[in-house]
Amino acid sequence: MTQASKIIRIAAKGDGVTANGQHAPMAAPGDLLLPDGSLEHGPHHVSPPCRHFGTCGACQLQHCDEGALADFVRNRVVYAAQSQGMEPETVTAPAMSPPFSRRRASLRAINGGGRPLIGFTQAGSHKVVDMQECHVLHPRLFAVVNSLRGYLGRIKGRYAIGIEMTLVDQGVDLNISGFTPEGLEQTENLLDFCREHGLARVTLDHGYGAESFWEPEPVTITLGGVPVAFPPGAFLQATADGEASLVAACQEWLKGSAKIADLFAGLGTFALSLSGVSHVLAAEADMAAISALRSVANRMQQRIECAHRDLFRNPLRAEELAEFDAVILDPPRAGARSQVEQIAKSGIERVVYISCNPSSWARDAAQLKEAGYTLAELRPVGQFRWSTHVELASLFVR
Ligand SMILES: C[S@@+](CC[C@H](N)C(=O)[O-])C[C@H]1O[C@@H](n2cnc3c(N)ncnc32)[C@H](O)[C@@H]1O
Repeated sequence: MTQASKIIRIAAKGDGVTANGQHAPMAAPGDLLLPDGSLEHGPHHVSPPCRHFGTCGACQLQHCDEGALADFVRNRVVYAAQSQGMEPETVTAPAMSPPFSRRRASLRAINGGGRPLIGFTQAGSHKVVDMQECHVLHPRLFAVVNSLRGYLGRIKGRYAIGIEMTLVDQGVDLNISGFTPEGLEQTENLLDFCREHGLARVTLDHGYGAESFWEPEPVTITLGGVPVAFPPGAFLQATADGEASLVAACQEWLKGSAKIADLFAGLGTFALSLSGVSHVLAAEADMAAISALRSVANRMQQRIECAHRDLFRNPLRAEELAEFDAVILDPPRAGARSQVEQIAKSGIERVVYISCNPSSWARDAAQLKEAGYTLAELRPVGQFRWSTHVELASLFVR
């Protein structure tokens, strides 16, 4: 390379890319990649707010300003559609979650030379970044990280602990794996810790599923205005405003649909927001999640029918789908190849596909296109701020 080249976009893995396809790590659109490989920062390059940026695996894009971040999220989903020859009729501006709004996180804690290290891991490694600050976590979660450091500081010996944190209706819920308090003193210390910090729940997972250690009152998460029992480790959208954007898309697109199938329904994020006006079938493979939804639906007399069903092996068949006006699907990262095959064969008119993985979504969307669906609207959702993960809501019609 003899001339400087401008970075024109951010690639899926977070590198900056020039017009002639050169990649540069930590580059923002508008930066110049100089012949010696160094970068001259442009107008969209900002100073990363967090001291851990560069080592912590949670954020890859803190060097990009708000406009560049929103473009990244938008482009990821639009390029995924275009890769299958689809031009969405409408693409809305990305809904970007603000800093300090993440309500779920998986952290690790280890004893690093006599003191506890606790935080996210480094990218592609098990090394723990000892989190002194975090600009994505909700402050209530971050406060517990600090307190945990104090508690773990009193524990001698080696440990490597997984900590799943969720902000639920009652406060902070911790699901801890790889740790058992030993003896009366450690048990009492952990109980004191839970009490002192007003934790909503602590479950301990010794490899046989989560056991409740502390839960002064039953833990719930409110979805569609209804508190639902929250099983340890159940799925929850990463931010409350990300969830609100996805719910708004479903409500808007499915207004007037009398009967809706909500597939990969989890605890009922969409089902509970739609059941006021529509009949909903919620299908989900996680027994604890669908049982929690069933029990709240029965108690609150919501118009929701619940099915415990593995939709990979046993997708809702085209004949079963025929009785619905619309379908929502929100599968895990792998996508929903066999379920989409059945949707493509059915006569269903409206399909809302929510996805956290534009690649598997694009593969499945190609099947819908083949079956005669058009992509009417695409809504990028940036609920994994500063990371390379993006969420999307899409409406297909036929
Ligand atoms: C991305 S989450 C969406 C959950 C829900 N729609 C929400 O927004 O809260 C994907 C859901 O698919 C469920 N799931 C994973 N594999 C499944 C399968 N083979 N069949 C049915 N559900 C599955 C997970 O348990 C999880 O609840």
